[in-house]
Amino acid sequence: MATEKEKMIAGELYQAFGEELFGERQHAKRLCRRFNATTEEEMAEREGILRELLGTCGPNAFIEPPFRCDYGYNFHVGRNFYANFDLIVLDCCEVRIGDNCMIAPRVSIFTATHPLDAATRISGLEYAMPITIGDNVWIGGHAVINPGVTIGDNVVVAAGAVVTKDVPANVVVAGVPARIIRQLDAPES
Ligand SMILES: CC(=O)SCCNC(=O)CCNC(=O)[C@H](O)C(C)(C)COP(=O)(O)OP(=O)(O)OC[C@H]1O[C@@H](n2cnc3c(N)ncnc32)[C@H](O)[C@@H]1OP(=O)(O)O
Repeated sequence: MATEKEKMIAGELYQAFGEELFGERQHAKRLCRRFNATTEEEMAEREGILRELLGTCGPNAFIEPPFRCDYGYNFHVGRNFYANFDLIVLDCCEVRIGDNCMIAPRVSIFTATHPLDAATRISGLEYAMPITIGDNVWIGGHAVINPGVTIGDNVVVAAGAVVTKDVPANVVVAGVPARIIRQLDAPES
């Protein structure tokens, strides 16, 4: 029989407060707290904690504290990743971010969700859906990326957008819910 963790990662309904998942969240919180307490003089320690916490941390990845995540091991970032202050990643399912992506302050990336049916929700069952973000994506301040969304290469997500559906490559999206407001030229390879 699948464990609650296996169900969580598979996107099935699961109970989040069993011993294994609770312990893993405690571990991630400890690492986030240590990361967020580092100073500008402790860049090597900061990088070391990030490499311990994240599933994948590409070369030249930088996250400004404070940063918070649920598990860390489901969060994968490519090379030249930059995230400004107050990034929150609820990585119950995988979050995969490509190369050369930039994230502005106070962005939220949520794979976690809860059943709409109240009886199921209060039973404690929840589920998650993976998020994939391509290469060269810029996400503006206070944007929210909802569960299950895939964002294509070179996309710009405007400040304050709530991305509820997949976004094709080479567009600017804005608003709540996010809609395409501009087409961008694909960069020359
Ligand atoms: C690591 C870091 O990133 S730190 C930097 C933090 N900075 C930010 O987060 C800023 C993010 N930037 C934005 O949101 C910008 O508005 C951009 C990049 C999406 C768009 O910039 P521009 O292309 O210059 O858009 P412009 O200002 O010409 O506006 C075009 C239209 O989109 C609308 N628009 C622009 N931004 C937004 C927004 N965030 N939400 C909704 N609509 C918007 C404008 O009102 C305008 O509408 P109109 O044509 O009806 O007048």
